Amino acid sequence: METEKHCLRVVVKVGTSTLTHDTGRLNLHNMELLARTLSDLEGMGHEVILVSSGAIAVGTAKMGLKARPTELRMKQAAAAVGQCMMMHLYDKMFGEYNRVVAQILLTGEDVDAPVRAEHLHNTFESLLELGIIPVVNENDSVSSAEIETGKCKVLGDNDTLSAMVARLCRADLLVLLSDIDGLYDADPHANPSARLIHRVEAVTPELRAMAGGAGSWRGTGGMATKLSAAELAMGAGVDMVITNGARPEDLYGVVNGEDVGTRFVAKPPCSALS
Ligand SMILES: Nc1ncnc2c1ncn2[C@@H]1O[C@H](COP(=O)(O)OP(=O)(O)O)[C@@H](O)[C@H]1O
Ligand SMILES: N[C@@H](CCC(=O)OP(=O)(O)O)C(=O)O
Repeated sequence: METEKHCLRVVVKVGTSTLTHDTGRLNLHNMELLARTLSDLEGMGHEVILVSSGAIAVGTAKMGLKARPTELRMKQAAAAVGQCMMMHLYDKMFGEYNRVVAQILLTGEDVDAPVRAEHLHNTFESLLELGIIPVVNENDSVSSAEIETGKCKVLGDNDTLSAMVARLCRADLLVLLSDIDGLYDADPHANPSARLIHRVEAVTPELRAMAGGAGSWRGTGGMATKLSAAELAMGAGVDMVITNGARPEDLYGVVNGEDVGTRFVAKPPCSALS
């Protein structure tokens, strides 16, 4: 008899808008709550992988630049500075709960190249086996992935990267923590009467038309990149949930399958359809 699976392998992605204030400085409250909740989920037996943005915004502030750089090479420099600070803080905050973290920086090409993907997979497996929490970000300083969002060019987006990581690690669940409660039928910042969509079975053109760009100067990609991530995750058999990063404790409900945020339901494997 098959027993019910309670412990999940969960990839949690947190965006810059959750990790920083509008001033560009770190949101220590959100970061600490996140470290505490993820440490607790790991203590409950779940395997946790954190995909964290924030390096460029934090590096910009640390370098004393007045505004987020627009030039690619300066963004890459800011990412190099900010990533150090992010890992220093994560090491400290998770350390408070006796948890060990590990840094993994990668690009889309690393996940796509079979040999590098195998090495990455083995590294993730070894870390998780030891109860270590991998903290992933795009390797912005070497990445050539640039996407167009709105008027300006930005580096690759971590929404898609987190779905690639979830697929690579054969995760059960991907959670995107954003500055909003989930996917609405229109951008609530532009349309206050927009309604939250609780469950999505397929990413359709109609749904794509509802998804706009980033909600703040700190965000990247908005709901458009989150829907691309959802398509990738669902196709790989991974459920994806978008929920609000200001309430990391909602993750307890999310792993229990409760109705929190927007859940994108994974496609059943082909063999289950026949
Ligand atoms: N249909 C929609 N539903 C919800 N949010 C939307 C929608 N369309 C656009 N958005 C915008 O997406 C933003 C979240 O994405 P983003 O700014 O990239 O932040 P992050 O990557 O940090 O989560 C929201 O603040 C909102 O303004
Ligand atoms: N890799 C970049 C973030 C890219 C990204 O997708 O940002 P976000 O939309 O805040 O998740 C960084 O660390 O600043």
